[in-house]
Amino acid sequence: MAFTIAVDGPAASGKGTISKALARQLGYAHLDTGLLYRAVGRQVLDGADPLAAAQALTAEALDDPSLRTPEVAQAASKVAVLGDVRAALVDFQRAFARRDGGAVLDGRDIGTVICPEAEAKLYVIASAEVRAERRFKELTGKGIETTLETVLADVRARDERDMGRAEAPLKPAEDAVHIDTTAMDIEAAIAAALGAVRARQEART
Ligand SMILES: Nc1ncnc2c1ncn2[C@@H]1O[C@H](COP(=O)(O)OP(=O)(O)OP(=O)(O)O)[C@@H](O)[C@H]1O
Ligand SMILES: Nc1ccn([C@@H]2O[C@H](COP(=O)(O)O)[C@@H](O)[C@H]2O)c(=O)n1
Repeated sequence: MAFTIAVDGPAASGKGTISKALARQLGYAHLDTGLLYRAVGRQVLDGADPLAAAQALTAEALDDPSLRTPEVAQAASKVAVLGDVRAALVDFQRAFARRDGGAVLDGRDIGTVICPEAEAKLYVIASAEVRAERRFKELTGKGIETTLETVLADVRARDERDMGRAEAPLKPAEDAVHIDTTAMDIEAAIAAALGAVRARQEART
């Protein structure tokens, strides 16, 4: 039986960390939908046409570790404003969401556009400053040279683009459970998410 968990939220809010943990604990499959936009953005940086790149995307392209850089994140949020690119990526996400055995998808429009019928929806937020600190620590830990100011500016630019675009803007679904991780450690954030999902599962039995 399909059970879909939609996890949305702004950059570096912790939704990927939460989604991976939910998938592991529940035995569900996980899709980081940001990787789809990053893979298209990566190809556009290399000179490709955005729509052609989206239409030709394969699951294997999502494993590329170079998708995790700040430059690719910015390129992803720029191609993500294009309605035809978004439309080309819908079927892949919906097929993943309805697979047997359960699925967790994280992104920006999962609960609102991709899976409005998802059985559980979470909206994960944290202050821009805390998100930037976490991402700064992550990037410098990987040996990527940057400054906290640069990362904060990147987070704010992506927030503005993701929330302000006409197509599928980032916003909470009306029935999403909000989780503010600003003052939560990872374990507390995962526990809050798991509690919310369990409540939805119990409500269905
Ligand atoms: N509650 C938390 N406390 C401290 N650090 C956290 C917390 N949640 C996540 N992190 C760390 O913050 C960073 C960003 O988290 P994560 O990748 O899960 O965010 P995201 O919302 O999926 O980001 P993006 O949209 O950019 O992919 C990671 O390094 C992660 O380990
Ligand atoms: N469902 C989604 C997922 C992502 N995006 C865009 O891609 C950018 C990168 O996503 P990350 O989750 O890896 O940070 C993001 O800034 C969005 O512009 C999207 O539009 N919809």
